[in-house]
Amino acid sequence: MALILSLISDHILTLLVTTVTFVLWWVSQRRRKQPAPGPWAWPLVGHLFLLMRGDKRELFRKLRAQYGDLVGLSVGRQSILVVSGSNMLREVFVKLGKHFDKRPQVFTVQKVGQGKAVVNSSGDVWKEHRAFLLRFMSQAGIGKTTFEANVLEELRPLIKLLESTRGAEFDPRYCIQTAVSNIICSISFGQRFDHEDLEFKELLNIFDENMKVSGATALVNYFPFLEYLPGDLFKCRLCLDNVAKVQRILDTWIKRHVSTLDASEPRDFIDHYVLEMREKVKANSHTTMDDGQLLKFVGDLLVAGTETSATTLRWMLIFLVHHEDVQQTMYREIEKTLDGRAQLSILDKKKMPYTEAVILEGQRLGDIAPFSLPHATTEPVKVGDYVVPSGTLVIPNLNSVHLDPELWENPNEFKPSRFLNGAGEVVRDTEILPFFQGPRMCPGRGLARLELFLFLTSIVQHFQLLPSESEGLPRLDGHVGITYVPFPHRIRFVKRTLRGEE
Ligand code: HEM
Repeated sequence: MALILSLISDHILTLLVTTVTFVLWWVSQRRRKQPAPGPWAWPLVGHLFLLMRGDKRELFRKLRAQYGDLVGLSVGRQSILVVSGSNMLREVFVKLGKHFDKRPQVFTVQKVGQGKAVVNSSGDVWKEHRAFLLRFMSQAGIGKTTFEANVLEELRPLIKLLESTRGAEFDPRYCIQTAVSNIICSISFGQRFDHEDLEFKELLNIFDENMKVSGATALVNYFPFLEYLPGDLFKCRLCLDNVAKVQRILDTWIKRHVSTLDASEPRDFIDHYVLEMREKVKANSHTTMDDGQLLKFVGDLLVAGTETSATTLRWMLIFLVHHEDVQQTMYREIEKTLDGRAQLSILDKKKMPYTEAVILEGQRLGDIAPFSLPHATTEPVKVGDYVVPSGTLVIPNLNSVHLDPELWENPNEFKPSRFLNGAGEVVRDTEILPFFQGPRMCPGRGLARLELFLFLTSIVQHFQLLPSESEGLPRLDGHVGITYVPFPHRIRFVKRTLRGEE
């Protein structure tokens, strides 16, 4: 007996550590509900180290090759499902779409996005706000020919500004962002801002900063306690302070705008929202619309409608700088279609298959939302042989479609001709998913297509895009956050001699 007691006391520490580790491991295994096959997970932290390592596009590519189109992961108590490949993405987000149309209850959605309006909401709030947005956009003709004049109004100052660079190397990031966000501002509250407006510049810088720190704050989605650690290591305070700053600016603008509202003549998005909300409240009908939702809604439109279109355009310009031959072919098609006119219209697009192929290829290779936005389940859902548990965070791996070597020969090459058949007609345009698909498909895609066509064709019509003399060709890789963004770069916009000026 004495011998046994002495043995136990000698190894008490080892025993204690082993027992605690085992209990923690067992508890974490019990809590972790892995929704599909995946790699081995560490106790407690699960696949945290795997997800923190390097480029997730590469990681998901490897995991797909090993485990298939559904890969199950976990971090802490959060189960994660990565969905890859065209067929599986369609199965999950279109056929089973209504089971996968929620947003997860995590820091970036609930605290940064406040779970409000349309981008970060779920259930009744999302349904009512998404329906309102679609109705408003359709009634206002946004994305259609009638809206073209609003886009052209932003194009003119942009072209002027590019002309003023006189072919010197120039980073077009800020002026493109200003032009596309001005379109959203005119939709939201009928106002546009000068490219030098300081308050507007501040707003765009804040959006940029929050996009940049999104990688760090994403960890808090899995370990909520990290938000409360001292030192703001995970940039949660910075992110939330930025949201508060944006809301203070927008709140002033919205209040000023509503004070001039004339119910008989609604001017824009805000006016329509306020009138519908007042009507519903007056009629005592159930509604989730209120001032707080409106504030977030306007912010949602600004972020969702600026960063995406601007980043896509920036990638397209980079690809064109790398491919002088593509620029030339596109320019010839533009000149032929213009046939002496000064400005193209969206109606010309169907006569311009090469330009359309350039845009499609730019969207495919630019792949600006490689993982779309996170989705979630709120009940167990059967997908093929697996049951995806309730509360799973679901990642649509759009990169698996856009850069799939099985679908696209040499997928990393910029080759617009892959979207054209032997007769020069556009093909395979439905095989890319830049705007996602299913119930959460981007509601701004009509506007985005209008912007991409008019901005890109106007820039190529007026300028030859050349690399910077000091830095050479812009880099073809970028930074992966919520969106995939080019590294800072400079381009020379050398004015073409237009007909009549020769
Ligand atoms: C090239 C430009 C654009 C691209 C590539 C793009 C792409 C996307 C993607 C991938 C989603 C996420 C779908 C999901 O998984 O939930 C999305 C959502 C959204 N987009 Fe766009 N978008 C673009 C332009 C715009 C514009 C101009 C607007 C402005 C009206 C807009 C408004 C929205 C909104 C409000 C959502 C949230 C929809 C919801 O949650 O129901 N987008 N977009």
